[in-house]
Amino acid sequence: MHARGVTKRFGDFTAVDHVDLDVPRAQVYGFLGPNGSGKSTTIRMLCGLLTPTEGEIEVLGLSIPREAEALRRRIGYMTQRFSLYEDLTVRENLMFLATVQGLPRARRASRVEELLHAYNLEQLQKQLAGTLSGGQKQRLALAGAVVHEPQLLLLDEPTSAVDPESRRDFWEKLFDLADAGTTLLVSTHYMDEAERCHRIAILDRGRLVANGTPAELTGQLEGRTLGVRSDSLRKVQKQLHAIDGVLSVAQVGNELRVLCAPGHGDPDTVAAKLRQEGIQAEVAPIEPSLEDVFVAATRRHAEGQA
Ligand SMILES: Nc1ncnc2c1ncn2[C@@H]1O[C@H](COP(=O)(O)OP(=O)(O)OP(=O)(O)O)[C@@H](O)[C@H]1O
Repeated sequence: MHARGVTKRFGDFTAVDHVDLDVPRAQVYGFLGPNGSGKSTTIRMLCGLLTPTEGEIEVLGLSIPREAEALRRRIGYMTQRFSLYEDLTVRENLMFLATVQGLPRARRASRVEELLHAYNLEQLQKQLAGTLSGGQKQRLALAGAVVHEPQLLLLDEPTSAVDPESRRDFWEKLFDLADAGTTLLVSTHYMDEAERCHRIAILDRGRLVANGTPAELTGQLEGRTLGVRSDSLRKVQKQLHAIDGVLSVAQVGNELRVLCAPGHGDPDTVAAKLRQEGIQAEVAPIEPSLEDVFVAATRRHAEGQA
């Protein structure tokens, strides 16, 4: 999947601003960004549901939106709303989707059996979809999104409504699909999920502000993250915010995680500045995390330094 200069304007408002994206086959590509940064709008343009104001999109060799109809048979799309037919049973939902997706009549029943088995829905097949738990609905929605064995799966915050164990099981299924050759683009707000992706892209106010493997992106912050320990963390936190070059401070257990602007991550300098304010604190370098990447990417843009 390739996108070049993709832009979407709603009246005067630019929701997606000249985004370039290349998603390689059989990989899990994570899509991150604050609320309203344009993730859903981008995903909807990539699957041909929304026409870009500007830009070029090519998905599985098809030009979008011109060839969106041909693409529809080759992609799956799932959102956090799980679009299920609540008054149909689990099996009926899958049979219906198999029919809508144009599976040959002879193949429908066997494909539904495969899915009931693969997504652990056999025991639930006669239950109405509306009565399922959040995690069960999610499994059914994923089974429904892949009923026609799509080559590309677009998932828009598919795990926001479920518990941690269901999220973990769901990600196992995503990797099974990627192993079988499916390409996946997944938007998420969870950093642990982003960490699992082969590559991630971060959007902020419609612009692509970071793009790479999790290791590449955290590597770029080497030398800019510090851990601070002290007896009075809340007081230290206030002082840290006042130090030039400190971008963010977050308390994690007994420690403060500090993210600094480029050239400002020297622990001795920060410790000396705290001492000037009468604060004794241990300051040491720590490994950057994807959360730091997220904060650095979205802050820098907000401050116009991008
Ligand atoms: N049809 C529309 N008309 C006008 N504005 C829209 C429309 N669709 C989206 N927007 C605006 O575009 C911006 C981006 O929205 P989008 O839903 O793509 O963000 P998002 O990154 O998916 O957010 P979230 O994480 O909250 O789901 C928002 O400010 C939204 O209000």
